[in-house]
Amino acid sequence: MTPPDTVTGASITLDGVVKRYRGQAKPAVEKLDLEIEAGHIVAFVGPSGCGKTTTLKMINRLIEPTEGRIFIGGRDVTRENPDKLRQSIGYVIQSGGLFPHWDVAKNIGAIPRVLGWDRKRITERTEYLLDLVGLDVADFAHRLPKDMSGGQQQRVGVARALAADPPVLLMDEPFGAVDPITRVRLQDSLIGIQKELGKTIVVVTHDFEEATKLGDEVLILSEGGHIEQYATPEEILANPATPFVEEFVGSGATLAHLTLARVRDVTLDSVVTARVGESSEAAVGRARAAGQRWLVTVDVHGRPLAWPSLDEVATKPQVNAYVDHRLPVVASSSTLNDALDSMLAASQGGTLVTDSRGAVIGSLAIGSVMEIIQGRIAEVRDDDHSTYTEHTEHTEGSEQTSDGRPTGDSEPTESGASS
Ligand SMILES: Nc1ncnc2c1ncn2[C@@H]1O[C@H](COP(=O)(O)OP(=O)(O)OP(=O)(O)O)[C@@H](O)[C@H]1O
Repeated sequence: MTPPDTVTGASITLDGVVKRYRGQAKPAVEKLDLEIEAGHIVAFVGPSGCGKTTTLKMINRLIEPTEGRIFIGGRDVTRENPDKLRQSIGYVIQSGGLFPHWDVAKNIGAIPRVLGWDRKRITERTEYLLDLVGLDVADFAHRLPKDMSGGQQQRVGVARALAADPPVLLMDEPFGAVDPITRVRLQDSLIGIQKELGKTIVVVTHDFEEATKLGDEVLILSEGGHIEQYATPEEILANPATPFVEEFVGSGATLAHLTLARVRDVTLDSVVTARVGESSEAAVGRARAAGQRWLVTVDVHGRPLAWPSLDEVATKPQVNAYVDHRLPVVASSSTLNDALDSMLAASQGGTLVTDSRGAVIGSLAIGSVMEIIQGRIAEVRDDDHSTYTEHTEHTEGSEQTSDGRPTGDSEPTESGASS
């Protein structure tokens, strides 16, 4: 992942952390040592019950460790007042966890109010954060959670967690309850926020693909909070540390390689944009001059609304504000898998690409994605030396060259099928 623009996060250290729940024979987490670098996103992944959530909640002491110490930015937080500590750590849960009777602005301002911020500062902060998470202030500030989609509620959940500018953000299955397309958008939005703010973010997920997409490092745990591997996604895929990791990553490994290929690694096709209200004739003229047959209508922030043909645009005197709700859009931080999903969901042969704030920066055609995917698959196959034609039955005493082929005169042994 590209490094954040600035780092405002703090390191997290777990030193011999143990959690024994009362009445349980085995500890949920036994002796965990972990170092998380400031400004990194780390994804915790592993089978159900391995201790992901327990570990996450010990960092903000929603669960008290039985033994061990936890440091944030070098401060031993196991000795701090837990309420104070939680005010300095953002926390996001699955469905946003918003207070249902409070509007968006009141939800976001919850911690700043406790901290005694004045009203003007809270309003400014709320507006900044709503914009950061991609929600229009005028439209959303006074809505109640029930009047928003799950994805919008989750965006507010992230804004609320960031309200007091905490150095650390903890997220427990944050995108588990939304549909796949919204999930991709929320993931991309989080990557964009991370790049802009440089917080230290810990995300618990069940989904290895999500972990490899989000994590600078991925922590793979097995039962008892045992670390199977803690490394970059590339390292885990190339060198699984244990049989457990190999099995966990499993048959998805080849596909997971594709999640490492990002839209930003591909040369985008250029698009011509037209603002709502602009003269259609001028916009169409501009697009024709650029050799385009379509153009992208955008709002004042440059966010795409629709992707009409020039003939369609020419039927109206002005570019109108029609919003195509099925418009295929991905961010440059999206994976090529995401881009394909977006095209397939919209039944289109291409998708628009935006920057981390949602402004359109180009388009990507299905052909370009397929080309790269085929290249990646070939690379993965090349790395995996065993092939059908090279296969020999290993029998005792059969000599092999270093590349695995039998030497000179020794014939491959017959398979047991002959009678
Ligand atoms: N309050 C509790 N009391 C007793 N045991 C608990 C409690 N909470 C969790 N456990 C146990 O601790 C272990 C770890 O649970 P934890 O919720 O941390 O796992 P997880 O990896 O987050 O699981 P999942 O992916 O299913 O959410 C499990 O065996 C669980 O049953």
